[in-house]
Amino acid sequence: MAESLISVRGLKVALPDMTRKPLIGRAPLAEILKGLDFDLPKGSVTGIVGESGSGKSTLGRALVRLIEPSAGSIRFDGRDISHLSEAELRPLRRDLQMIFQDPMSSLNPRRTIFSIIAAPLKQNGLGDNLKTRVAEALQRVGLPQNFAGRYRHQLSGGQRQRVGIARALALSPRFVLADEIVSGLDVSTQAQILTLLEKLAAEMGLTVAFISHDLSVIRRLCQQVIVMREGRIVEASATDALFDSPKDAYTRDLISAIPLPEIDAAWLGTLATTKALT
Ligand SMILES: Nc1ncnc2c1ncn2[C@@H]1O[C@H](COP(=O)(O)OP(=O)(O)OP(=O)(O)O)[C@@H](O)[C@H]1O
Repeated sequence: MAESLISVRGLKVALPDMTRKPLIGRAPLAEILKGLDFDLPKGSVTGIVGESGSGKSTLGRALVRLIEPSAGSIRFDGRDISHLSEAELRPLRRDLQMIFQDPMSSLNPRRTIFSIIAAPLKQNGLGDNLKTRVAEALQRVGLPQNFAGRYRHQLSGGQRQRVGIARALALSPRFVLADEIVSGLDVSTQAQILTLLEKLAAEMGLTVAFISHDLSVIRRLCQQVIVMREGRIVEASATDALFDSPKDAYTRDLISAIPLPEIDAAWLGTLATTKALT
């Protein structure tokens, strides 16, 4: 087993429960994550799956330290990052990147693609040779160089998600959180984006946490899977083992709900024409 890049022990997250906020004073805390233990091996892609509201996004946000755990620890390459301040986190931000669900809302409509990809480079002290760096980032995700001058609305959904990936990977991070990154796309575009992510993860040695409610996607992309329900892990194992012999009844239900033929066909089609633009 490879060494862990991220090690999570007893992780709990409690957030203010806005549904129970009194007229005066603070909302009581709601415990969203209820004590999680797992490891993300270096260079692995781990799927995080579970029904809506099971805590997947909250877990993802804790992993990239957008929220602070209320208990337990998150170690990144051996260092406990659970309670680092914003200033202490700043040098680590480059290594902890996110690809968002909806590039339509995460890409600024008034900025060119060049400026969108260049922004995190500048913020992280990589402002020299910007033209070359942005050109490399576009090439990495299979977008033509003249896309640098375009705006969000001039791109298709798949192209926008390629920009989201280019922006996250421009910093050569060590960890990437991908939260439902293909859920708004048609099935063949999904397959193209996932094939691209799989290729880049392997080439760049990325450690990826891939959140999805769709087990068919997870099966193709991930080496291990974490199944969540109501803020807890119900099952975590290697992908093949999970699909061949799921231990938990909840996992069996998720697996039996997979619409396999459609995505299989799209996936095979993509493997034959990997370079096609979306
Ligand atoms: N700030 C908050 N205050 C109170 N409850 C919250 C807060 N944020 C999330 N929750 C609740 O925590 C639970 C987990 O939410 P989360 O978004 O992590 O789940 P998810 O598995 O990612 O769901 P989905 O698949 O729908 O995105 C949900 O019941 C949600 O309503």
